[in-house]
Amino acid sequence: MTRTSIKSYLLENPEAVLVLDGGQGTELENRGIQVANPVWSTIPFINESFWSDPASKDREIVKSMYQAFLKSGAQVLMTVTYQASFKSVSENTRIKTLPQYTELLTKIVSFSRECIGSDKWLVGCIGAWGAHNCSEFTGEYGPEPEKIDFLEYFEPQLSTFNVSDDLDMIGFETIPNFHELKAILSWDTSIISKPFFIGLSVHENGLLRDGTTMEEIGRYIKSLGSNLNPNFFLIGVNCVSFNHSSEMLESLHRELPDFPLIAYPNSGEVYDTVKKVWNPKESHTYTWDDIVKKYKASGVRIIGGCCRTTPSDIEAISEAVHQSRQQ
Ligand SMILES: C[S+](C)CC[C@H](N)C(=O)O
Ligand SMILES: N[C@@H](CCS)C(=O)O
Ligand SMILES: [Zn+2]
Repeated sequence: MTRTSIKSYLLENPEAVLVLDGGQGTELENRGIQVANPVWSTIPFINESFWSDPASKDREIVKSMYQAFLKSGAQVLMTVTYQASFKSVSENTRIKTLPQYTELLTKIVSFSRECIGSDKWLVGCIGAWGAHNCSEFTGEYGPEPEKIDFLEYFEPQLSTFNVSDDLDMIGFETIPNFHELKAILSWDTSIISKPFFIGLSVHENGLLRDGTTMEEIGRYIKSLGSNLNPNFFLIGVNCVSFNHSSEMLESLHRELPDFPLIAYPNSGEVYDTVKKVWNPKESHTYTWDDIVKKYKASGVRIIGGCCRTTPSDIEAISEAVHQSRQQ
């Protein structure tokens, strides 16, 4: 079946809010896969047995994760490729060459499509440059972040996703650094040829992890005017504190009132990048119902969960989205 373009759907149905899936890496961990490794949640796909062994346990686990998110009401699902840049994969796994890498990503994308069926939207997920060295929650990109060749880093993953008919959209996740954001926004349709979104990594104080304000980001996007890649159609936050997320979106919405937003916060636990564990911070001040109402008031059009959110969170989001539609 042919799916409607997700961009056209959202633009033609200004009241519609879509439900995204939850924290895949941590959900795989809940289901028995050890994700604490340099390619994070992509690890199960690296073993040849995932593809060759009909009884592969990891394959059943990944499938069961997708089934659980679908059952909870997710309409938009992501590939499990957050830390699958060519750099991370080639430096840390048996996959060393570009053709092997492209083959791996292509297999992951078509496997994900098989898992979710032809009627749901699939996002090719690309983690921040900082994901490869765990700086996505600090935004500390060294003394000369403006000199980082972001295009070289992202290009192999982007060019594979650009040509995949199984993917509806590309998602840059957990972007913590303004130089990185500016680099992504400088790329035209020859570099990003599918609709895409950018999920920012924002501190609970409301600043991008590197200290940039949401106002600066909004002003920068407005200043690009017609130079913006027309495929860029959603901005928002991901893997940010559940309790503080609605204020970040309010700030973005104030600056970019006509720009559709996306939000998928984490559970509010804080990631320890050394021990690779999640530490409790504070319990939820709000329910998903409260959060969904706040998000909707700020123009959020895709809502889901990031790390440590589970299928039951997605079920709560889905109920809240559908209830508020009826009011
Ligand atoms: C918590 S997930 C988003 C991955 C975090 C970090 N890049 C790591 O590999 O541990
Ligand atoms: N989609 C990624 C986000 C990590 S912040 C994951 O679930 O692993
Ligand atoms: Zn996350």
